[in-house]
Amino acid sequence: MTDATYNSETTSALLYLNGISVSFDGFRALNELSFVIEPGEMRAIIGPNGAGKTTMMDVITGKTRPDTGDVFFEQGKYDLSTLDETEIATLGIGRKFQKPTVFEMHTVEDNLQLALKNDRGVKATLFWKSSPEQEARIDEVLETVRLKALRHRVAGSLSHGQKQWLEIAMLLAQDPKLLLVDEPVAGMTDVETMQTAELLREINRTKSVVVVEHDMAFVRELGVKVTCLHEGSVLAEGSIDQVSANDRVVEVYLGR
Ligand SMILES: Nc1ncnc2c1ncn2[C@@H]1O[C@H](COP(=O)(O)OP(=O)(O)OP(=O)(O)O)[C@@H](O)[C@H]1O
Repeated sequence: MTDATYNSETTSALLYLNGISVSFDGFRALNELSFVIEPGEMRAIIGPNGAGKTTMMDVITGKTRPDTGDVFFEQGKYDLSTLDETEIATLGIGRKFQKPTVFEMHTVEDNLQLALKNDRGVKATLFWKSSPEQEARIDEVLETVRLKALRHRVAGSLSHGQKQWLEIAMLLAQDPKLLLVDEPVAGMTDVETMQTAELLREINRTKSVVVVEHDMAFVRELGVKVTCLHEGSVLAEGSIDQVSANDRVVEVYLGR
């Protein structure tokens, strides 16, 4: 069933998934999934392995086309389910995959310059005429991810956590409206994990963020609304305390 409260004409949501289903060889990875991300929001998505979290990100970014349902972006202005990956990236949706994919042989600064060159937006094309502006942008994102002192270091020599932050910086350089982040703290130390929560909270001052993560200490530190997926649908939604106290969430996920 689709959610009748919202439609493409009236929604004020930044992102509105409406009755999304995706099947692989008859197996339903997403099952009439509906949820809403408000402008400026940061949302944490949790759920057991196979709940459909990655498939949901794939649908939002155009990697997987849903069998049914709509994905409205920016107050219903666009239906992402009709667009391809490049068009969706151009609208301002940036995705960070779980494993860092920085260019190891290049410096931190060169990685950011490459990210700027990859920016397919119109703004970027104009922006490329102005080198001081480009430098200022690199300074700004390095400041945000606290890698300014490592600007001339080769990316391959960074710690795992620093590589993750560099990759987040590469996305920020492209100035997305919505950032999708997949398991950012997997493999990080506890200190790096808490620093990443702080970093995402800072990024969320100006951008909307959807973060998929299994680390509950990290999710608690984010302090945002949590959605728990299970079998391709929303099982529970609310504060971390509300979701953690939900009997079904404990049964299928937290209690395991
Ligand atoms: N391309 C595919 N072909 C067949 N089945 C798939 C495909 N992609 C995902 N699935 C199946 O769909 C289900 C949902 O997978 P998905 O990766 O979205 O879950 P997830 O919540 O991201 O899990 P995890 O926490 O392990 O990353 C799983 O059972 C998975 O095996």
